[in-house]
Amino acid sequence: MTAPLLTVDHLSFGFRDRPLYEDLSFTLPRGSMTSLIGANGVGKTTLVRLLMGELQPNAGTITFTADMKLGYVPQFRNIDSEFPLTIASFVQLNQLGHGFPWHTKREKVALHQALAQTHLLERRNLAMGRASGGEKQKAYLAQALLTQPNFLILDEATASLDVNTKEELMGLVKELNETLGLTVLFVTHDLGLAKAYTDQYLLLTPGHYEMRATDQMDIATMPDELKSGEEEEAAH
Ligand SMILES: Nc1ncnc2c1ncn2[C@@H]1O[C@H](COP(=O)(O)OP(=O)(O)OP(=O)(O)O)[C@@H](O)[C@H]1O
Repeated sequence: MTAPLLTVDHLSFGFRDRPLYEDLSFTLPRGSMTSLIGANGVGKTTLVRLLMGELQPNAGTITFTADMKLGYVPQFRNIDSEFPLTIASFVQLNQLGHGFPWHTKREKVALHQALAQTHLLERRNLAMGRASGGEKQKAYLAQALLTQPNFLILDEATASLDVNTKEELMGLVKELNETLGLTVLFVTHDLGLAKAYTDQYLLLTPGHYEMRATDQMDIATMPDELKSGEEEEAAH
């Protein structure tokens, strides 16, 4: 058994008038891909916020290995078609050293690597506003990869994409998982993607949770609101 990158032990959390989890325990083995699934409002985003240290548990612990380095990939939102920055500039937007646009050699190498890893090198000079939904989402992924994380949280990152583009993005994430050994937590409503691309799933339902290998996932017995496989915020 691979040593866990993350251990959540007897976690309880709730907002003042709304308990969300009671005694939640699970691990993310190093190099594993895990789906976090559950209906709207069950507490997926809140769990991510707890993992990121934005919220503190009411009880229990969240422990990462000392070398954990997190990259966070949000769902891309509307980007105006006139948005002028190129994909390359967008990718390095948050991690610029001083003196933009005169990057250090190290920053240039890191950018090249992140663009190559997301298959965006040939598209790097395209304006973000003109990029496809898949390219925009890959640019967000490249932004997260720029700091060379070993743990990636994909927060509904496939939700704005059409079916083929979802598959393409998940194929790419799987490739990064296999080649770089990245540990991945994939927040989604899409059971099909969870089953096809991740090793284990954490299903949150009100007052309960289930952590299993995805080859044991029986979509027919999953909560009805998840079965449609539809995600919020359809294609832009
Ligand atoms: N800061 C807050 N204060 C009080 N209640 C909150 C706060 N943030 C979220 N909640 C409530 O906690 C519950 C869980 O919210 P959360 O956003 O974690 O759900 P979710 O599973 O991510 O939903 P979705 O799939 O719609 O994104 C919801 O009822 C939400 O209204």
